[in-house]
Amino acid sequence: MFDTHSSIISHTLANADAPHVRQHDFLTAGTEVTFLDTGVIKFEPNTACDTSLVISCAVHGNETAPIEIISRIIDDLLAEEQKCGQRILFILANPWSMVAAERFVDLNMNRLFCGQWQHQDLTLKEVKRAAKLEAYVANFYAEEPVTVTQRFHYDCHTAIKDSARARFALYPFVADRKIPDSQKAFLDQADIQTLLLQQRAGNTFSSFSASTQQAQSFTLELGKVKPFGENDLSQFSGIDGALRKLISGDALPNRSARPVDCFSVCHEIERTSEQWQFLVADESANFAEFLPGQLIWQDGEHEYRVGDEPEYLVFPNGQVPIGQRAGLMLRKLS
Ligand SMILES: O=C(O)CCC(=O)N[C@@H](CCC(=O)O)C(=O)O
Ligand SMILES: [Zn+2]
Repeated sequence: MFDTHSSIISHTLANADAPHVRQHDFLTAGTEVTFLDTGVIKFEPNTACDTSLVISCAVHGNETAPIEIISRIIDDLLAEEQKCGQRILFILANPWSMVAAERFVDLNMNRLFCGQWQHQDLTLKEVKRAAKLEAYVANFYAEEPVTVTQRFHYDCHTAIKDSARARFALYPFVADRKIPDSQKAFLDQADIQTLLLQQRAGNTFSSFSASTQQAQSFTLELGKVKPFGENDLSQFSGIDGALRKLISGDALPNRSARPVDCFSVCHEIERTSEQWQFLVADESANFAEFLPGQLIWQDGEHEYRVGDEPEYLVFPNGQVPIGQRAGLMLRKLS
C-alpha cells in the first residue's frame, strides 16, 4: 500500500494536496485493507469481531508522538506482525498542519466537528476535511457487521504546556453518560490515571463520535508537543500497548483498574475581547493549582475568581483568537 521505505507519515506528508486514489487489498490472513483517503486507512478482519475502533491523531499536526506511535501500528498491521482482531479506522486528520508542523493552518480543526464546519468558509482545506472525516467515521460505524456491539474512538493528542499529570483523558459531554469499566481498564492499561469530565457539549472530534455515533470516545493527552523525530517513544509505551491489545481482539489483562483521579470542568475560560486579560503566568503548567478567591481573568467589569475550593487549570493559552477557549478550570472530584 505504501512503498517499502515509506510509512503513512511520509505518504501523508508527500500527498497532502494530491488527489487520492482509493486502494483496496487483502492481507494473507484475510484482513481487508482499504486506503480511503490521504491519512485514512481501514482494517477489517475476516473473523467475527465485536468492536469498531476509530484511532485518530494529527487533528493538530504538530502533535507528533501519537502520529509516530500510530504509524508504527499501521506498519505492523500491514506487515502482519500485529494481529488484527477488530475493525479499525485510522485517521491522520490534518495533513496540511503536519506539513506546516503547526497546530493548524487556517482554523483549529478540533473546533469544527459536530457540524461546526458548516458555519465556516467551505473553501478552506481544514473545513472540508472535517466534513469528510465526519462522513468517514459515520460510514465506518454504519457499515459494521451485526457481531459488533461496541464503538470506541480514541483521539490522540499531546499538550503544549508541561503537565503536573503526564497523561490525561477528556471525556466529552453526553447527557447521562457513564464510563464503562472496560474503558477504565483501557485507560489503566494505557497508563492514564487522570480523567476530565466535560460538562457541556463540545465540537471536538471526540464529541462528534460520542454525541452522534454513540461511541465511547475520549480525547487522550499523551505527553508534550515535540517535532517529528524528537519524541522519546518509550514514554508512550502505555498507549501503544493498550491500543495493540485492543486491536488484536484479545481481552485486556484481568486486573482491577487502578483508581482514576477524576476532575470536572467547572469553568471554560474564553477570550472575550481585545481588552480581556489572562492573569495567570504564561509558563503555568497543566493542573497548576489555584486557591479560593484567586483572580484568573478579567474583561472590564467581568472576571473569574476561583470558588470556595481549589481549582486546577489545563490548556492555558491567552493567545487564542477572540471567542475561543483559553483554558479550562477544574475541580477535583473525590
Ligand atoms: O495543550 C493545549 O493547550 C491543547 C492540547 C489539545 O489540543 N487539546 C485538545 C483537547 C480537546 C478536548 O477538549 O477534548 C484541544 O484543545 O483541542
Ligand atoms: Zn491537540
